[in-house]
Amino acid sequence: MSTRHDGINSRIADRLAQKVGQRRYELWIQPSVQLDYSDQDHTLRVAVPNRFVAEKIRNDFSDELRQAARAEAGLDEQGELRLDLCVEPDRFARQSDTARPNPLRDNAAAGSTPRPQSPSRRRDSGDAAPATSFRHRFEDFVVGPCNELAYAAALSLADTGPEDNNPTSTGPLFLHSDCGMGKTHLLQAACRRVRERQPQARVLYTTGEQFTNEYITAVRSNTLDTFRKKMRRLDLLAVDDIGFFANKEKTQQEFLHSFDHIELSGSRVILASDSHPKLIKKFSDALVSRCMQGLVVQLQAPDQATRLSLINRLASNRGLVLQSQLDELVAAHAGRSVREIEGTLAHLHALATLAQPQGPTRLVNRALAEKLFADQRQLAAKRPVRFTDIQDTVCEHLNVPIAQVAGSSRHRMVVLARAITVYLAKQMTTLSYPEIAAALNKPSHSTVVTAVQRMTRQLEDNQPMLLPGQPDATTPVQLVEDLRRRVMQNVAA
Ligand SMILES: Nc1ncnc2c1ncn2[C@@H]1O[C@H](COP(=O)(O)OP(=O)(O)OP(=O)(O)O)[C@@H](O)[C@H]1O
Repeated sequence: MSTRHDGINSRIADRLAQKVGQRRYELWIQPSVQLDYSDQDHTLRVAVPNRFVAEKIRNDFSDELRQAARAEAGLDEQGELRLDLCVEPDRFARQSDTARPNPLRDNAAAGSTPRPQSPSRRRDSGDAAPATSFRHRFEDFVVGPCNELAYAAALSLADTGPEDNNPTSTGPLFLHSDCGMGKTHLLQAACRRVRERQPQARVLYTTGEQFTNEYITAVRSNTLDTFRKKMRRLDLLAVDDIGFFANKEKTQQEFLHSFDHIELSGSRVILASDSHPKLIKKFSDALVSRCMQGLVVQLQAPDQATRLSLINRLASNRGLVLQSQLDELVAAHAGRSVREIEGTLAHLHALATLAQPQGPTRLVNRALAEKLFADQRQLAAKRPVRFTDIQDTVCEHLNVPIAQVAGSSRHRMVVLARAITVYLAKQMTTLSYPEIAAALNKPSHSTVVTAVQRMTRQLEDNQPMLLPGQPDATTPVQLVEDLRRRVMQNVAA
């Protein structure tokens, strides 16, 4: 660039800052746009680091850029002026780390001025928890035609930075499916993988509900700055159950800003919901369009071959040995989603533990499985079990007031009663997680999923426990099976 051009370029930039306002200028233009005006052919070349910024500049700033360039070049309204937007990541990558302040990063980490870096390059200290704090791993994910695209996209997002030129390296990854098909698993596996590759990477897994609650708390307690710093200085943001934002205009706006900051700084966003972004009720057009700028992938219910692989893998993870060809019987009876398959195996595990309390592995023979499925059929033939049948039985037996189970008490016995109620509701009724959540007055089903997971782990550990007012210790498996029997007796009565 000649000196004369540097002069006109910075004058165009100054004029643009006046037109769009200093804040927007510092957010969108100063860190990510380089201008180069040529008076030979009256072209303003606008270099940007990625497609996302290009889109943003084209949609929101092209008129202002034209007006500013016209004014500085002395062209009148009719004078032809071409705007040439070019994506030139190298030009931005080549700048030295300290050469140019980046207002996004300055905001996030007061006092330091690092340029955007991919997780693999970032070395600054963060509040990194160990990779193992994310429960799920790619290695445990059973891949079949129903989920292979989602798996490949999440893995690719976790394994490559934005500088790599592949379709998942720009824009967010949006996974959607019915409940229990593996979205959370893939989100957490991506977080874990990024953290394994780069232990200091700033990775956040959250849910739509948690984001909303934290945002509301931040507004009320006047700590919005801290909340924004936390959300915006991430290398990877994973938000599960983003449909929770439906109808929440302010939260959507706040999220959109975080989203823009994160992506503009070259970091990644992965989202999950039970619906396609266009079908989430009352999602703002801006949010839908941002979701659609990346890759939107649906996970389907597993086909028969994948179901069999899942059953064998999940059984072996639990130390269950299935008698020959029992996987097919389980596949025929377990529900449609992977979570329901897990639920059936958890039930078989509990029954096998009762039958053979000792040893690291447990044999599940055909008789045991047939007994379980026959009981389920018998139960279905009677009047269907209602949520209240379970809730009443559990509360009465554990001596917990019913109103507290639907409340937010963290008392040990209430938490136990709530966990057993939702666990049995999932096994003994046809209610979905969202329906169980509604029965408990919960706004989102993620708390119900967590309660079931907690109960499942407790059943697997099966540590003896002492209940108030009872002289002898019992085990979670004995307690749950006893309650299951009581519910069945009450329904039959
Ligand atoms: N392909 C898979 N291989 C192994 N385990 C799986 C697979 N898909 C799902 N699971 C397991 O099934 C359970 C439910 O999956 P997950 O919670 O990821 O579903 P989800 O789609 O997020 O459901 P929701 O919409 O209710 O949040 C988890 O324990 C998960 O590890």
